Amino acid sequence: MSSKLAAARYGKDNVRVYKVHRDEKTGFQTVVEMTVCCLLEGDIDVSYTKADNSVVVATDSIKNTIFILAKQHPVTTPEVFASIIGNHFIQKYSHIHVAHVNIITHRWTRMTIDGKPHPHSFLRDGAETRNVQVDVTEGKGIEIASTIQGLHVLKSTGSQFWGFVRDEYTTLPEVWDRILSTEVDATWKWKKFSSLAEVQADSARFDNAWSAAREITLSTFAKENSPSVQATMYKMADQILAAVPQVETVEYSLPNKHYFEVDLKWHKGLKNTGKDAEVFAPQSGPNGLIKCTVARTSRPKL
Ligand SMILES: O=c1[nH]c(=O)c2[nH]c(=O)[nH]c2[nH]1
Repeated sequence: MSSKLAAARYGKDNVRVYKVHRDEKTGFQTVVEMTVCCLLEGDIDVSYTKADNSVVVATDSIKNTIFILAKQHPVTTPEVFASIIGNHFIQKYSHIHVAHVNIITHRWTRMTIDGKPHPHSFLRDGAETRNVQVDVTEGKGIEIASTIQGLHVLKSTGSQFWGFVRDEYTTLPEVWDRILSTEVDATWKWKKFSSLAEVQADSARFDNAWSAAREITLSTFAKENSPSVQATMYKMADQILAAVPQVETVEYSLPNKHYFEVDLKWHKGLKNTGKDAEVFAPQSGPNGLIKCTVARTSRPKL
């Protein structure tokens, strides 16, 4: 045979987990709903190449383990819980050397009823999720990337786009006032952690970073008179790096969701373009897609 197994990982995806925390004193309940993916790597080649299942921890057992760990440990922050899951597999099975854990946390925001926070009712206020990708490698530490995904935003003015390349391929007019809309996908990668204990030592830093990243994203989007998606996303990433010292890189991936003017002058001379534009046609596609990764400049050597 002239082939070999070049890479392999396996596990359970779409493990849906819900956990409730009941505060007996206040009667308030808090809920977390997440979708977990856990993939393992290690000395598992023979399961592919020799049909030898003796090295296989069944994906069904991986799913069971996720539920058991969710019962035994806090599931917040997702960064810590994913590290607990990943660490479990490399500790428990000597032939498993890497665990890749992804957690998508869905929004269940407490309802306000009669002006007061309700003790046990929640609503899904948007498609936004808080995600983590945690890679635990035996003897090499824990890599964590935290993400805000699916945060839909729009501003009806305060955005421009001009000065771009004009040539025989160009039809887009320059604009000094346009609609800007996107679906935020922002990821910040943490400096590598040496152990689970180091990740657990300060769980709050993950919540603080998420709040800072979300606040910086929204306030920059709202306040800036944006010259382009590119310049705006760079500004956001730069501020997150300044706000969270333990973060090494920040990545944004932003679709530019276009809203086209509709010329209605053919109908009784209706004015609906330029400064008279009020009715627009939102486009499903094609859309711009703008990405960047922003890192720290290395410190000057003394
Ligand atoms: O912010 C923008 N960046 C682009 O690169 C681009 N290209 C385009 O057609 N519109 C826009 N808007």
